[in-house]
Amino acid sequence: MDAFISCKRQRLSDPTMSLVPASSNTENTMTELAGDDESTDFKLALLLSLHPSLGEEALLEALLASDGSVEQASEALKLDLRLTSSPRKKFAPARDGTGYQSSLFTFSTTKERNGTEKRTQIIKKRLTKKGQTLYLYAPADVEAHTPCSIIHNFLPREQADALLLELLKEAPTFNRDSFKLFDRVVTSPHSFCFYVDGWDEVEKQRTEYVYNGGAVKDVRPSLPEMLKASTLVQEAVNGEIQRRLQNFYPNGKKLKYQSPQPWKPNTAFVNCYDGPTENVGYHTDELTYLGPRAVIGSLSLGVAREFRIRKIVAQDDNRSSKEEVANAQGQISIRLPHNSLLVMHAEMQEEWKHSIAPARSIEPHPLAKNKRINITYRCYKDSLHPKFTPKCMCGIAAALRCMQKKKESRGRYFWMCHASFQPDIDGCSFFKWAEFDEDGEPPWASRRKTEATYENPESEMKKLTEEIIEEPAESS
Ligand SMILES: O=C(O)CCC(=O)C(=O)O
Ligand SMILES: [Fe+2]
Repeated sequence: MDAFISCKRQRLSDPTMSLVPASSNTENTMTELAGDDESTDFKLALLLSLHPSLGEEALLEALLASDGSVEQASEALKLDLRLTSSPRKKFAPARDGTGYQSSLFTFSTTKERNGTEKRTQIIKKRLTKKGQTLYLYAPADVEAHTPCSIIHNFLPREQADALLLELLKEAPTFNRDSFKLFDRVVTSPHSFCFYVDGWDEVEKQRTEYVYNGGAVKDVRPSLPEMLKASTLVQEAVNGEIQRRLQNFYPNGKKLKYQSPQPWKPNTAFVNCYDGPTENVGYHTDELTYLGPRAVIGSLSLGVAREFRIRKIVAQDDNRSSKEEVANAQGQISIRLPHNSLLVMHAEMQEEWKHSIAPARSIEPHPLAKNKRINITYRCYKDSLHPKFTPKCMCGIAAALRCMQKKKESRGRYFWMCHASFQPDIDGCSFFKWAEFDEDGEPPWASRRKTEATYENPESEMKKLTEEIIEEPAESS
């Protein structure tokens, strides 16, 4: 056990790590060491060393019921031992009615040559199953099993509270979306508002952009705390993209169509879920202005809720059995506590659907009461401005979609009319395959670059030379 704790972990460079003192302080030292972003197995190992008489299952359940806090889990276990003679008593699910993470791994204890014991994570025990939800909390598990990564306690506490208060003030003026679904006009079961960075952009959004075949009436300039947070979100998301590239993508290479440019948010959808029943159903996010393989940074504030995701499996997927296909579509739930940043990576929108599930009950937040506020920071591409994209027969800039279900066309992008989503318009049958280069740019983006160079090659050359000269020399 000690061998496991003292094994080298990069972030735990504190010298106390290799010599966990056997004093009355041991527990505090150890629970402090278990930061929120430590993996479940590491936290489990700490708990096991604090409660050696308890079984792994009981420890894991306590940890998950305590939202990943080793300290709380340890307290709960002590209390539980006092109350019951059975140390394996099951912990109840979280009080707010959301589930908690089930065991993903089993462990083996092997002896090293020098006689010390080494605890290794060996088997990935549970994958998704039809009709069952796999609950995840620990960041290490989220990134290993989903196309997302999560950072808990993302903003400094005061900054998170200030941002929450800023948006709680605005939330009563948010709107509900109305759209047509199978000839019925439906209203979204939560409210939201769209923010862009600056008044110029507000004006452009109101007059030039098209959503579901119409204009968005309520567009607002991003608020001061939103902009402040946006800088931190940008930095963190770029860091997460790089980590994902290195740790999860084959040969550390970006996906086809994924942008190689740094991610820079310039718009934000802010959602408000007032009470446990408000939700958003399974969907993929609109790619029209984000382009293929979009990355989204999603900041959660206030009441903790469940973010559910489900893989989209091709209709004619040739897995060996129907059951296997159904299992692959099984749902995963990621708990989103106050002040957590979820990054939806480049594989998310094309291959997975996501939702915020209605909750059976919620734990009120001291500032937000029953509300959850969510900000999804997004990066709109200049090259996908509606003045460049194809227009449908109704004369409206078309929407970009990705084929998801049919195996032969899966992953191909196309432009289509989206006017029919408007309550009073029927729309047309416009359809056109969309083309993008390796970096997700449409053909007109490179044409525009060459034309500009061609129009005034000398001035373009001059600009380029100036840029190169202005680059500071690398210090050695
Ligand atoms: O509230 C959330 O976490 C998700 C919101 C969402 O999916 C969206 O704005 O598209
Ligand atoms: Fe979404």
